[in-house]
Amino acid sequence: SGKSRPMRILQYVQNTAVQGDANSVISAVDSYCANVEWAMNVGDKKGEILDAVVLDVRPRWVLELGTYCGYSTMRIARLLPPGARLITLEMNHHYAQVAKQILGHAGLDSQVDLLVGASSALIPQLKKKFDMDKFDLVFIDHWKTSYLPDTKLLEECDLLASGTVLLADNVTCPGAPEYLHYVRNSPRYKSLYFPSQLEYLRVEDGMEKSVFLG
Ligand SMILES: CCCNc1ncnc2c1ncn2[C@@H]1O[C@H](/C=C/CNC(=O)c2cc(-c3ccc(F)cc3)cc(O)c2O)[C@@H](O)[C@H]1O
Ligand SMILES: [Mg+2]
Repeated sequence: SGKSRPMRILQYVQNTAVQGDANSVISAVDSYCANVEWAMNVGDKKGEILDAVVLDVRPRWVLELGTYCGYSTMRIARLLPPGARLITLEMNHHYAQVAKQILGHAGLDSQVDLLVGASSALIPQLKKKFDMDKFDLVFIDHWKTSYLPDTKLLEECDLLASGTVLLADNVTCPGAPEYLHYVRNSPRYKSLYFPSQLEYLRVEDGMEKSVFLG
């Protein structure tokens, strides 16, 4: 049942996870996607790298590119210090609707602003819309060919400060070669690769952590 994979994930969460308990919602998504049907969540293995980066940065302002079902949105939001905000961008209305409900089930919607639209259109509006200046952390997990153009757009919109951390999923599988070349060769970034595995599979993947140097 459930017309789409995100809808089936939502139904499983609603039927099995404890309302208001973000960790039980995260575990429910992971067990569904590991045992019933694969989905492109960052997953539990790479999720631990994401958690460690969030705890290290202690960000006040976080941007996520590509919400999908809200799995990484939850992983980030549950670790934010009080008063911090996570803005997540999702161009697909159906996915955004599902993510909103999953975030609601986890009791995390107060820390999260989910905007429906294309990153290229939304990024230039963020400073004004949220009366903010720079992001402390950006999690990049949308279409892999959009990683580089959106990173350049963030630079152009003056949304990166010296010290801002970019964390990019899937730099090995499916891969983001142009993005990797840019952050690893630009003098404006200090980049580091975190080897891991593709979500729910024994396939190599990894995340790239790149610090903007200003
Ligand atoms: C204008 C386009 C760029 N701007 C955008 N602005 C806002 N939202 C955007 C978006 N692009 C894509 N999105 C959304 O992000 C999500 C897209 C994520 C793309 N992710 C992947 O393709 C992916 C794919 C795999 C994968 C790995 C191996 C394999 F065999 C098959 C798939 C694994 C992953 O972890 C992935 O993240 C969707 O919800 C989409 O609607
Ligand atoms: Mg991904």
